Amino acid sequence: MRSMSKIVDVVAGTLIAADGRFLLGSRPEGKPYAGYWEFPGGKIEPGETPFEALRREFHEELGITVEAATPWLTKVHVYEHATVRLRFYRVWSWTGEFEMREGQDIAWQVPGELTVGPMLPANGPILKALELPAVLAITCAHEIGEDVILASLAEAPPAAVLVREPGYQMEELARFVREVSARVRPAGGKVFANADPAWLEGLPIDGVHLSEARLMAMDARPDFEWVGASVHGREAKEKAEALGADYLLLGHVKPTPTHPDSAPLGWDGFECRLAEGCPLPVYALGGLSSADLADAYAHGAQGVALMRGAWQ
Ligand SMILES: Nc1nc2c([nH]c(=O)n2[C@@H]2O[C@H](COP(=O)(O)OP(=O)(O)OP(=O)(O)O)[C@@H](O)[C@H]2O)c(=O)[nH]1
Ligand SMILES: [Mg+2]
Repeated sequence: MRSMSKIVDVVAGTLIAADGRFLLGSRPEGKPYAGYWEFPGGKIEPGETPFEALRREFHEELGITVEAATPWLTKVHVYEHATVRLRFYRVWSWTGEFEMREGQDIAWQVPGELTVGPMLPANGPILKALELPAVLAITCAHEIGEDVILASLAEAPPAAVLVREPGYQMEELARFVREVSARVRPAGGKVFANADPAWLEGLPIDGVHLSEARLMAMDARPDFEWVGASVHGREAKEKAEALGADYLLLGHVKPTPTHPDSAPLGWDGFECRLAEGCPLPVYALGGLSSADLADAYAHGAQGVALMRGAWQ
């Protein structure tokens, strides 16, 4: 019998099409969970890097050649048949014609609007992460004024906005959240707010964002569709995972006026903090602009969280 302490290393890839749809495949007859839907991929063979395994698996299963892919989420899951460490990649470009070489079905899917199922049990957080955009815009009305932010939101509403106004009292925050929501949500964007969850009840938002201090003091997941958290180190990262958070902010990557007295992580430091991988999508934060997106992807981030950089 296979020892349960042995971990099977697996790589799986999400092909991201230009229109934002992603690819799922059905598991062929004869494998565990036949008929379930999954991201194409498979076991990493001895001597292979995860990226090499990804390229081989995509070629073996679908006949295509992966050209550009970046590491994304890592998740350990205990199945009856094995304990697997799943390394998910996002695949941005590929060549060749699709051939279903294992007799499987494939389906291009819109994030948040799945039409096939059931999914492999380990894949829930990955599907939710696919609904998050590359850029998270963070408000700083206390620095640049509400007018600048509201005008920018009206002109080009971002796909996700985090309201963060540390000096605001409850009433003021509620009013500003409503103003932000009125500009962002009709365009299909998400609104999160960084505050005591009790302050946010009944407001037109999609989620709550927890500061690290609030996260550490929390003993149950707040009742919002989305829960995000700021983390700096491993302890907070683990707490957020245990709480069932949906995304993290990790920084600061570059120098920023928000933290003038502490050294930035740099991209290597950012990646290091995710060293054993993270099952949640992580936005890189601190002194960044949208020009940093490629670096963020290359270092395993979901994308970039921009404060001042979002409103320039
Ligand atoms: N490919 C893939 N495997 C996944 C996903 N999610 C997930 O839990 N797994 C698990 O990862 C393990 C390895 O996947 P696999 O069966 O595709 O392996 P493989 O292509 O090398 O097939 P083989 O066993 O015929 O050589 C399975 O236990 C599977 O249940 C996913 O999204 N994609
Ligand atoms: Mg496979």
